[in-house]
Parts: sequence; C-alpha cells; structure tokens
Amino acid sequence: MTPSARIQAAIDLLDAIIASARDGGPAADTLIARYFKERRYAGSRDRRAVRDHVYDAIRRAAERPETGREAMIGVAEARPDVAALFDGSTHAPLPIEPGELGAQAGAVPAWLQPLLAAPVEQDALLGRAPVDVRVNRLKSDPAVVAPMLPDAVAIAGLSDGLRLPEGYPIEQQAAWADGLVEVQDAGSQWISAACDAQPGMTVVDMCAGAGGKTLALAAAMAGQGTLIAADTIRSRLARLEPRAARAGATFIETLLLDQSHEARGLESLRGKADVVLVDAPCSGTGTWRRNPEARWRLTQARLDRLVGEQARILDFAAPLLAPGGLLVYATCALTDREGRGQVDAFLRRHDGWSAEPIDLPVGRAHGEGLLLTPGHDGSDGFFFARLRRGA
Ligand SMILES: C[S@@+](CC[C@H](N)C(=O)[O-])C[C@H]1O[C@@H](n2cnc3c(N)ncnc32)[C@H](O)[C@@H]1O
Repeated sequence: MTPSARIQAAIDLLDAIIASARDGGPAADTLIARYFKERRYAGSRDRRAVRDHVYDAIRRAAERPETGREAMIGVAEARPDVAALFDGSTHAPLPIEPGELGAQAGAVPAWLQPLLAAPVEQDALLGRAPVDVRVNRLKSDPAVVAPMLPDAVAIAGLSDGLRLPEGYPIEQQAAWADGLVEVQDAGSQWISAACDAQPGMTVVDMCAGAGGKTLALAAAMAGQGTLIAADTIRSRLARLEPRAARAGATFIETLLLDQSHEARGLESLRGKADVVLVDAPCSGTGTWRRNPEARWRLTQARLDRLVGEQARILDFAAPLLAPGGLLVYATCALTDREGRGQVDAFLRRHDGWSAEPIDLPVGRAHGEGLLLTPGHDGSDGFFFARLRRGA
C-alpha cells in the first residue's frame, strides 16, 4: 500500500467505526481485524500504519465525527505530512478542499464535561497507558519475577505491582505464560487491595467479567476460602476459567446470574459474605487511554441507564453481607453520578451502613470514596468506596 492508500484505508475504517459506535455495533479493534482479514495483500507495516492513523483520529476527536474523512482531516490539520497524502492519486483520498473542516480536537465531549468529578484533569484522560502487571503470589513473588522482566519498574506503594512501557509484549514473556504475572492496571490493583480479602473468607466478586480483580482477590486469599465470581454474561465468565487455571487459582467458583433476576441466584449467599466487590458496569470514562472510542459511544441516555443499573446491583449485593461485612463499590468511571453520587444515594437508601475512610497512599478523597485519575495517579481513572454493614 502507498502511504496515501493507507490514509484512504483509515478513512474507510473510520466510516465503519463511526457507524458502529452510533448503532452499538462491534468495537474498533474488531472492525480493524475484520478489515484486514479480507485484505490479505496488506502487509504488517501497512496494518500497523493504518491502525495508527485510525487511533490518531479517534484520540483526537472528543465528539463522534460524521464521516471518516472528517475524522482524518482533523489529524491532517495538525500534521502537514498527513495532509500532503490527500493527493488524489490512485487509491488515495481526494485533496482537501479549501474550507473543508476536520473533526474538532478535544478530550471530552462537551455534554460530559460538567458531569466529570471536579478534580479530574480532563486533558490527561487520553494519555498513553503503560502496561501494568501484578505479580501472582499464588505462584511467585516480585523478587523472582522482577529479574525476568528487566524493563519493569516497581509501582510505588503496590508491593506486587510492576510497570512496563506502553505496548510491551507481555503476553510473549515466560512470566506471563507461566501465570507468574497478570496484566492489571495499578488502579485495579488498588481496588483489589481495598477489599482486604483474607484467607478463609467468603468473598463475592459480583461483576467479575473475565475476572481481572477476581484473580487478585484469589491471590490475597492465598487460595483458601470461598471466592465466587458472578456475572450475567456467560462468555465473560468463560474467559476467566483459562486465566484462573494459568494463575493456579482453581478454587474460584463461577456463578452465572440471570439478568434482572440476580437475587434468585444469590439466595444461598444471603448474609454470608465477608466481602462483596461490586465493580459495576459503567461509562468507562476512566479508561479512555486504552479505549478512546468509548467517547463516541456514550450518550446521556446510556449514562442514565448505567446509573440505574449500578444502584440496582448495589441493592441486590448488599443483603449478601454478613453483619460487619465489607461492600466495596468501584467503577472505572469519573462522573460523579456513577461515583460519589451513587454511594451517597446507597447510604440514604440503606440504614445501618457506613462508609469507611480508605487508607491508601494514592488518590484523592472524594465524597465517601477515593478518586484515582490518570493525571494524578498515573493509573486508569476509578472511583471506589468501602461500605461497612453494621454489626
Ligand atoms: C467493569 S466490568 C467488570 C470488570 C472485572 N471486574 C475486571 O476486573 O476485569 C462490569 C461487569 O459487570 C457485568 N454486569 C453487568 N450487569 C450485571 C448484573 N446485573 N449483575 C452482575 N454483573 C453484571 C458485566 O457483564 C461486566 O462484566
């Protein structure tokens, strides 16, 4: 492919990505993979270059552009080398017309800006994310793993956390293949630590997904006790099983819940749990460094639905706690409605519960919880709170 043809390919892909974001279709990565599967003539350098163009365009525009061409012209406005490739040659985009405007540059969609927690450094939300890993104490310890990953540096305050440069091919390393490390953002490691799970406890990870935090809880429990990974999506829980096997965390039990009838599947756990983690489905505003396309998918209506769902999950999770038990509420969202507002509303709805201060050497106290942001903490953005059921 010529450099100009790569720009046209990026434009075609961006058209598909924009339509998919609007209609709730597949994610950009899926569309990119499909596109190249049908174009075997494209070599690895072509693929990488086109992908970079696509992600440059996605990162640059806070609001979803109308067309791929508009998105790509936005990049060209800041990059004369890219603008020069709109040259009308074979397979190339037509030259940019005088007055033809590109997508506006920005980090946060205008409608969302006032909804983000005030301390959030909005311009840092699209920065580059490092590859953080957690050393798996079920199989190893940092003194053994650190020399296997010479590019890694310690993450201050996280005894099992190591940080590698952006794009580091961790999955090609023996330490990963042997289950000695798990890829896990530092923020997620802090949340797992805030659960204070101990060997012998009964712990429920209510929104376990593919089990990133479940595996951290398993390590904290040293493989002893009861650890239940629950979710409503079978395919996500299915992804946990091979990960748990690799990590040597075979005591984890998975529990598939019936959406809207979750309490039925949880009946036997009522009043029994020492710790419940609710890592709720959310707007993902704290993870734009890794998933900048999420900005093009989020709408006010979707945010409203998520806030309602988070409250509903908290309400069916709370009765599982034994007296004195700990409910940790977490989201990778930075809107106050999903964070401090959600916790304030929970405490108003539920008598006999109180929020506990979180004693960690990171983040900033925010309402009844803690706020982590890429700008302040170098991790993904999160809000989390520790809620104690009265004894
Ligand atoms: C933020 S993700 C969890 C990420 C996961 N804890 C991790 O650390 O990798 C939220 C999860 O909540 C799940 N979920 C959504 N609605 C749910 C519900 N009503 N009950 C339980 N889980 C739900 C989603 O399927 C998704 O896997």
